[in-house]
Amino acid sequence: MRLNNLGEIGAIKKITQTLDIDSQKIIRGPGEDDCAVVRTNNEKLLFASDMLTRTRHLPKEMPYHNIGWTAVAVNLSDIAAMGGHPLFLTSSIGTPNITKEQLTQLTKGMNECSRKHDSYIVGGDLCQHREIVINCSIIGKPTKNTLYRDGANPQEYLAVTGQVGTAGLAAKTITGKHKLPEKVRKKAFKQLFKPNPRIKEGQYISKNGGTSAIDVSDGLLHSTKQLSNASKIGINIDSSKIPIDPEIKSSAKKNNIDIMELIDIGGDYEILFTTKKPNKIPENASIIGKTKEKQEVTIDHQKIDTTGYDHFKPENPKEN
Ligand SMILES: Nc1ncnc2c1ncn2[C@@H]1O[C@H](COP(=O)(O)OP(=O)(O)OP(=O)(O)O)[C@@H](O)[C@H]1O
Ligand SMILES: Cc1ncc(C[n+]2csc(CCOP(=O)(O)O)c2C)c(N)n1
Ligand SMILES: [Mg+2]
Repeated sequence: MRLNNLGEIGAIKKITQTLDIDSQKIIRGPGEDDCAVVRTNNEKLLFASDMLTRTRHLPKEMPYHNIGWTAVAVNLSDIAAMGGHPLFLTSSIGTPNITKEQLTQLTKGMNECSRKHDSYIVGGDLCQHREIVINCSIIGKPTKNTLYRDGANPQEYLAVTGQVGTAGLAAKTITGKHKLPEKVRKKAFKQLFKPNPRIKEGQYISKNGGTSAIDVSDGLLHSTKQLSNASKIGINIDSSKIPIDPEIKSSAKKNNIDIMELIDIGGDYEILFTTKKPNKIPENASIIGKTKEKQEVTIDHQKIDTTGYDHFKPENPKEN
């Protein structure tokens, strides 16, 4: 059997089954959450890594500064989803023969994003590769109430920061086959090419009644399912509460893109979380649903089917 039959989740399961775990040292291990949580002496640390490749994440139109920014932002987002404080990153770059200026722009983008969130790049690796690949790793400090995927209980509220579907519209229309007004196109691509990790929001949620969280990089519905599965509870989403930019929504409709598909494309680095305190959520967040006992994900009480973004789906692009 090959990876496109196993699927991404099946492949991760295969990896994690093969790895050893020491429960004294590893509080959350591979496959369990956005970050690993490890214990060193008396201190806990968050530890994660996330990789971007030219074929999957970095279209030719994306300036090198944005490539660097995004490589760091997607890692910061995993710290944000646990409610933590980012500390240090490494960046490993595989690259073809780019120019000195392109390398400088890439590095400036990485530096700018990490400094904006009070973290530093402290090392990495460089090698020749036929297409650009960047993998950053990050360590961070958890807050007292670390936000895990499995912390949700019935009778809590589901909320999401910012808006969803904006980056998804850009990812969906990148082929240029769809028609978008220039203003909408700019907005969508800004979101896809310069994601904003929700570090401050994650910390706020962890201190104000948050019970579980995940970032929605692989799609809102898919991420809701992951929270539901990890916490063994059900979730109902009220579709009228999902925060989608009205211009993004109307452009999607005009291009016959289903709104439920739009919010499940992924690429929006927002935090989806459950909370006991619906009146103490970040300013930019919206309550979009409620948790319940029966383990299922519904929208307006109708069961949904979602796979989110799967790297090994045969229809996804291969290296070019
Ligand atoms: N090669 C691997 N070795 C060990 N663990 C892995 C590997 N790939 C993924 N995992 C683990 O599987 C889980 C899910 O990985 P995934 O890359 O989908 O992370 P994510 O946070 O869900 O998504 P994203 O990459 O969009 O941030 C994480 O706990 C991750 O550490
Ligand atoms: C330019 C461009 N085209 C398409 C996409 C779509 N896409 C690729 S991977 C991914 C999920 C998150 O990635 P991962 O699971 O690797 O962290 C998404 C939504 C994109 N983000 N950018
Ligand atoms: Mg993640």
